[in-house]
Amino acid sequence: MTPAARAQAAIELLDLVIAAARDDGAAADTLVARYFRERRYAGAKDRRAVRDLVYRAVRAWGDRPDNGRAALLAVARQDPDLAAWFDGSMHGPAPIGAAELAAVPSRLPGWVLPELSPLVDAAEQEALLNRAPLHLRVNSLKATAEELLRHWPEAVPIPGTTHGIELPAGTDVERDPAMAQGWIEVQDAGSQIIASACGAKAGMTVLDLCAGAGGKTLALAADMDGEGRLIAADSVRDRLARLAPRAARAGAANMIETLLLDPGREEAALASLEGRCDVVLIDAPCSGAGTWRRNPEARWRLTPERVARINALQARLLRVAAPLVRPGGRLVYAVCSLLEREGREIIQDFVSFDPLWRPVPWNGRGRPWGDGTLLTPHHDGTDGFFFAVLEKPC
Ligand SMILES: C[S@@+](CC[C@H](N)C(=O)[O-])C[C@H]1O[C@@H](n2cnc3c(N)ncnc32)[C@H](O)[C@@H]1O
Repeated sequence: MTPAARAQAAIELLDLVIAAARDDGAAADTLVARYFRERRYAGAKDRRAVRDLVYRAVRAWGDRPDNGRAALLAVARQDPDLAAWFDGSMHGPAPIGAAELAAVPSRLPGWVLPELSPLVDAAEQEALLNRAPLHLRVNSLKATAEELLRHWPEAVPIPGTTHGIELPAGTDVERDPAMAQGWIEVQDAGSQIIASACGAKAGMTVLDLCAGAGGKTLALAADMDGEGRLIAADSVRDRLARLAPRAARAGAANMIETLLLDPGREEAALASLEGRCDVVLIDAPCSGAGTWRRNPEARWRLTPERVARINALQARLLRVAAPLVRPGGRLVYAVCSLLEREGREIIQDFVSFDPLWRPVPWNGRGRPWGDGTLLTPHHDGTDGFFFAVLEKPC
């Protein structure tokens, strides 16, 4: 493909990505794969170059652009080589019109900006869209960080984590024997820090209320040395199903029970745990705004209405979880979001409704924020998270 044809392909793909984001259709990665399946003439270099253009455009636009051409032109504004490929050649895009370069998009959606924590300054906003590093958690049930640092001499320990190591981006860990042996999990340092903040220990009863495919469940299992009762609950069967093979690989299958919840009827399924849990973790469903560096296209799918719906669910899950904690036990609330209403404000409301809950100070990575802690990409090198650790009165 000529460079101009690559630019045209990127425009066509961006049109598809924009339509899918608007209509809740397939993810950008799926669309890219499908596009090239139907265009076998494109070689590996072409595919890489087009994909790169598509994602540069996605990262440039906080709000969903009108069309693929406008999306790519925002990249061309700062890249004279790309601008030159708008040459009107047979397979290339039409030349750029005088007025077309006027739009300078914001990298974050306009409506999100006033919702962000004030700690999210310009440097944080920039970092929220930069490429994410590759973080691993060493599974202490099977291996030590020292062993993995020997296995990958290019790896470095992640400050502020107990078992985190960072590898150069692009390292193929999925096919490395360390993965098959269950020595490691791919997990952002922020998630590792939140699991540590739960303070789970051997012999405890711990509920991971929104366990998904078990990223944090497995970290909790390791902190519990594989001993105790660990319940992984979620309302989506497919997500919970993905936990079983991971738990087996990690050597934690014996201690993990899974519990499928019926949304709106969680209390009944959890009644037997009332007042019994040493720790309840609510890794709540959220906007995901803290993970946009991994999934920038999600900005184009999020709406204020969607955040309002999720926000109501977050408040309800706090009410479901609170009675399950034993006196003196911990309730840990976390979101991968830097929106005030999903983090600081929701915990402020919860604690003001029931002021006996005592916020437990966190001395690790992150910045104190309200009754919790904010982890951010620029300050902490993590995805964006808010978490709060609350102790139930005895
Ligand atoms: C942020 S994700 C959890 C990620 C997971 N803890 C991890 O570390 O990989 C939030 C999860 O909440 C689940 N969820 C949504 N509504 C729920 C409900 N009513 N009860 C329990 N889980 C729910 C979603 O299915 C999703 O898996």
